[in-house]
Amino acid sequence: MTAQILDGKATAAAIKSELAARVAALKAKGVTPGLGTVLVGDDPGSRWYVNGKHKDCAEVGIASIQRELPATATQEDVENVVRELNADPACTGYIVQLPLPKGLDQNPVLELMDPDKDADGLHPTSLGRLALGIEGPLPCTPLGIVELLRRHDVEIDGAEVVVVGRGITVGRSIGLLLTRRSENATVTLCHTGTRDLGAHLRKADIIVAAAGVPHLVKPEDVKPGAAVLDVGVSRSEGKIVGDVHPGVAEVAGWISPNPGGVGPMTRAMLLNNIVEAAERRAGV
Ligand SMILES: Nc1nc(=O)c2c([nH]1)NC[C@@H]1CN(c3ccc(C(=O)N[C@@H](CCC(=O)O)C(=O)O)cc3)C=[N+]21
Repeated sequence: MTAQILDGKATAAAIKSELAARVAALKAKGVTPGLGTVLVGDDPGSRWYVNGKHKDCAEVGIASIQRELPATATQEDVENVVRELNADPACTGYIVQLPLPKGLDQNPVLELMDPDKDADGLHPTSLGRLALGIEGPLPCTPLGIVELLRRHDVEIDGAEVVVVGRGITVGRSIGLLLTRRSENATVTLCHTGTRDLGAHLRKADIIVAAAGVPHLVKPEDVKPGAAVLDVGVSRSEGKIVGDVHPGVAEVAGWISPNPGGVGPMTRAMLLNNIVEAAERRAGV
C-alpha cells in the first residue's frame, strides 16, 4: 500500500482562489483587507518567509504593509511599530515574525498587539478565546492541518489523533482545535516526557508530528491506513528533513509531503485569518 498524498501546495492554491473571490467581494463594499508584517533584524530565513507572505497577499488582492527594523532596534522601537499597526485602519491584521533577535523580549510585544488584529491566532486572547469557544483568529498551522484533512475526506470526527510536540504554534493549540464539537476528535498530546511514544502512535488514526526531531515517526509505529502529517522542519545540507521517516509512506493511508504539505497550508490560513477579520469588521 502506498499512501495518498495530502497535497498542501495544490490545496493552498485552491484556497487562495476562494479567498481572492472573497477579497473581491469585500473590495466591492469599499473594504480592502491589509496584512502587516513586522520583521526585526536581517535573518535571511525570516526575510524569506516574510517575502513569501507578501507574495501570497498580492495573489489574492490583500494589501501589504511591511515594517522593517534593524537588529539593533530596542524593545521600545519594536513596541512602537506594534502601537502604530494597532492604530492603522488600513491594517486588518499583522504578524510579528518570530523569533525576534537576541536581547528583545517577545512576550510583551505579542501582548501589546490588538487581539482583533492577530493574524497568527497566537495572541494570549486568541488562545483564550479558542479555549473558551469564542469566535476569533485561529492558529494557522492547526487550521491548515484541519483544512488539509477535510479537503481530502479524512474523517476527523471520532478519530484518535496523536500529536507529538507541545510547542504553542502547533502541538499545544491543535488539541484545543481538534477537540471542539465541530471537529470532535480524541487527542493525545505526546512530548519528550512521554514514556512509550510508539504505543501511542500505533493506536492513532491521525498522527501530527511536530517535534522537530528528524524521522522521529518510523514505519513500525504507524497503524496501516493512518493519516500522517509531517510538520517538522529540520535542515540538513540545506534540505528540509521532516519528523516522519520516508518509509511511513508504505504503511500510511495518507501522508503530507514536506515540503509541499503543511507549510503552504499555514501560509494560506494566514490569508484566511485576514479575510475573516475583514469580513467580521465589515459585518459580512
Ligand atoms: N509570527 C510568525 N508566524 C509564523 O507563521 C511563523 C513565524 N513567525 N516564524 C517562522 C515560522 C515558519 N513558518 C513557515 C511557514 C511556511 C512555510 C512553507 O511554506 N514552507 C514550504 C517550503 C519551505 C522551504 O523549502 O524552505 C513548504 O513546506 O513547502 C514554512 C515555514 C511560519 N512561521
